Amino acid sequence: MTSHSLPKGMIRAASIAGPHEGYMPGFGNDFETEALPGALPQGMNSPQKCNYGLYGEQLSGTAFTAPGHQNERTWCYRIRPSVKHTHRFRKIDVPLWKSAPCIDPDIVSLGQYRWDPLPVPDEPLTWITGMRTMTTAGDVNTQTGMASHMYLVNTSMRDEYFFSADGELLVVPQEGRLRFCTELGIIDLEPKEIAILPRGLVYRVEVLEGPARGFVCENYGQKFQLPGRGPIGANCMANRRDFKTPVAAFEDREVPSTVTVKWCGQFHETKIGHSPLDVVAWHGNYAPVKYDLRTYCPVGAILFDHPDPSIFTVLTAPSGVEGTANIDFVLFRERWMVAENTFRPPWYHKNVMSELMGNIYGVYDAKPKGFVPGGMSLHNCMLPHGPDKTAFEGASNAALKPEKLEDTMSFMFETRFPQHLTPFAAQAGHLQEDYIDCWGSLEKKFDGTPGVK
Ligand SMILES: O=C(O)Cc1cc(O)ccc1O
Ligand SMILES: [Fe+2]
Repeated sequence: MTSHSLPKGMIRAASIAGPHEGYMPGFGNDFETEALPGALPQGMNSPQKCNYGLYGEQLSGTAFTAPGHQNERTWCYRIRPSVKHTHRFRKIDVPLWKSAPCIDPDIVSLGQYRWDPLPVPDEPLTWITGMRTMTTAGDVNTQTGMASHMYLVNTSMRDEYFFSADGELLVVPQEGRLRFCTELGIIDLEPKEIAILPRGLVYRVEVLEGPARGFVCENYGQKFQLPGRGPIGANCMANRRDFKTPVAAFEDREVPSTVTVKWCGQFHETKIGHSPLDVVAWHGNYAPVKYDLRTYCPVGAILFDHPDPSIFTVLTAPSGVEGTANIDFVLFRERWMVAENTFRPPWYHKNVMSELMGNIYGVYDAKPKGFVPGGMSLHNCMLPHGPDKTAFEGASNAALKPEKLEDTMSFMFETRFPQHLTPFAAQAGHLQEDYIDCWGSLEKKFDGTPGVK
C-alpha cells in the first residue's frame, strides 16, 4: 500500500508491490480495481443494490455505438452519483485559457515563432488559473483540432475540482512535480513523464514540488492512441506495458467544494457539499494514464539519410483522414546518430502539418542556441524551417563518426490544422522577436562550378 503518500483521507486500492506500486500496466486495457474489498460487482454492471451502498455510474469516452475495438467506457461505483451538485452552473472567467477558434484579425500567425520559457509569477496560480494558451487550431465545438498551453502552477487546488468536456489533456511537465487526484485514482507526475487526463474525468491538482511548469496539448478530437508501427513490427517505440493507470482511490469528505467545468470553450462552476473523488471501485478501459518518456525506444536510420520524424511518434490522435493526424505527439530523445555521408539534423522543409515544439531539457540538434528548456517554437502550415546557421555549418562539416545525442528531450505537437497564436502568445514579452534571424546568415555557396562547397 502507498497510503503514506496519499492526500489526507484518501484510501487507495492494494496493488502489486514494486516500483510501479499504485499503478496498473497497459494502454487501453480493460482494468478493474477496488479500494474496498468486494466493492466491484462481478459478472454484471448494474446490480439492484451495489455493495457498501454505492451508486453505479457509467463514464463514456466514446459513443455508445463506437465499434468494439474503439469503444471506451468505465463503470464507477461511487458514494454519490455525480449528478448530485447543489447549485446550477454559473459562468466564470478564465481569461488566459482559450479555445479554438480564437482568431484575432490583428495577429499574424503566419510565421516562424519561438518563445523563451515563461517565468512562474509570484501570485498564486492553480492548474486552472495558471493555464496559458499559446495556440489554438480547429474548432472546439466540432471536436476537431487542439490547443497548446503552458501551465505555471505554484498553488494546490483545495476543495476545488475540475473537468473538461472539451477534450483530453496531454500533460508534459518541464519543471516541478504535480499530483493529479482523479476520480479513478492518483497520478504523480514529473519531468520526463507524460499523462493523459480523459475528457470528462474530475480531478484536483496538487503541487508536490513547486513551482511547476509544463506543456499541455488539449485534444478536442478523437482520443490519443498508439501509432500503427507498420513495418517496424510489434516492438520498440512506445510499448503498451509502460503506460500506467492508477488503482482506485477515494475520499469520503463532506466539505463545501467547487467544481469548475470547461465546456465548449467556456468555464462554469458549481458548488457541491463533498469531494467528488468518491469512486470506491471501477472497471473499464476509459481511464487516466501516465507514461515515462525514458521508456520510449527510438528507431532510426542505421546507414544513411534522415527519416521523417513520424518514427518518433509516441501517440497519435486520428482526424478521420487516414494517416493525417488531428495530433501526433512526437518525441526527440537521446539517441545515436550513425548515418554515413549524411546531413544528420532535420532537413530544411515545408510541412502541410503545423508543428508546435517544446524543449523539456537539453539541446535540440537543429537549434543549438535559442530553443531552450521550457521554451516553445511554432512552424505553421507550409512555412519553411530547418536547422539554424550554426547547426547547418556544424553538421555539414562534422566528421561522421557515431555520435550520441545525450541529455536531450524535446517534443512536437503536430496537427493537420493551422495553429493560431493567442493574444497572450503574440504579445508576451518572452516571444523572441529575432527568431527568424537564425537563418538570415545562411550563405549562398553556389557559384556555378561543380564540386562540394
Ligand atoms: O522541424 C523540426 O525541427 C521537427 C522535425 C524534426 C525532424 O527530424 C524532421 C522533420 C521535422 O519537422
Ligand atoms: Fe519541422
